[in-house]
Amino acid sequence: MTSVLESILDGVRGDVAARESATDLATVKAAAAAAPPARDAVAALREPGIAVIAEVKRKSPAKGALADIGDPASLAGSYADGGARIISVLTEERRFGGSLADLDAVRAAVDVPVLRKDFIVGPYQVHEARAHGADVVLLIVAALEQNTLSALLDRVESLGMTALVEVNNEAEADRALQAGARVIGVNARNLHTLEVDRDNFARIAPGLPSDVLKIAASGVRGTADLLAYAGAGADAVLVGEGLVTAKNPRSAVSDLVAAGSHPSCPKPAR
Ligand SMILES: O=P(O)(O)OC[C@@H](O)[C@@H](O)c1c[nH]c2ccccc12
Repeated sequence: MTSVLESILDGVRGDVAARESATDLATVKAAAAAAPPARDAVAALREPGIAVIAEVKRKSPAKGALADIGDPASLAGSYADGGARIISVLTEERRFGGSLADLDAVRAAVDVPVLRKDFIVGPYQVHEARAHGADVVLLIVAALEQNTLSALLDRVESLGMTALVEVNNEAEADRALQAGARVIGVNARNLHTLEVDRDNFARIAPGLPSDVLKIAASGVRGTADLLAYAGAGADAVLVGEGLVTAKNPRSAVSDLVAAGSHPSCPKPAR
């Protein structure tokens, strides 16, 4: 049976091919080279307290429609006002309802680093991310052969951006480290089955070197989950659904930020 991830990747490959036939790689490379320099997301993640990465997410294969986000720029502005250290923007269209237009709108609205959250399959999307102002690019280990993962990570860094390398188990974490990842996200959600296991982070994080920044992604419902992840060694949490469905996204972010910088919050182990 085709896994959810494989069917998403099939669609993404088709969409990338269509964009590339409209705008060739050389043109996108030139636009990326002309963009203002990328912001330093690693420095942002190293500031004191647990960092909150707040996501602009309309829908997902796991949950269907989450939020009717009419104005992604204003949502991102609320996140930044609430103290989000990085804004994540889903740009995958078919399954997540995102777009590069969302990335443009968010980039124009905030000063903090912006993450392009998509299913990156080749260099075209990396240059595209930079051309649209992204500072961080997600690379999903489960979606990439090892050589491609290494090459894309080098490509992201050569454009001055940060790669957030996502893993779901120990074997993938080893592959991320082998490729040279310095920022690793542990996704509680398995992208083949969509099952969420919040204990995944605590299983994997202790095996990662202390100088690697560790992000716990998915399934954060509130401050209790943030504190549990902090206790297991997280430098940051990445939150989508919990924020897009909040009545007041700004205060939802600031509650998380406050919990993550309170003296009683476990400190990141670095
Ligand atoms: O909405 P949640 O459960 O807070 O999850 C956010 C984020 O972790 C999730 O959107 C995500 C994690 N890894 C991904 C890879 C692709 C698309 C989406 C994701």
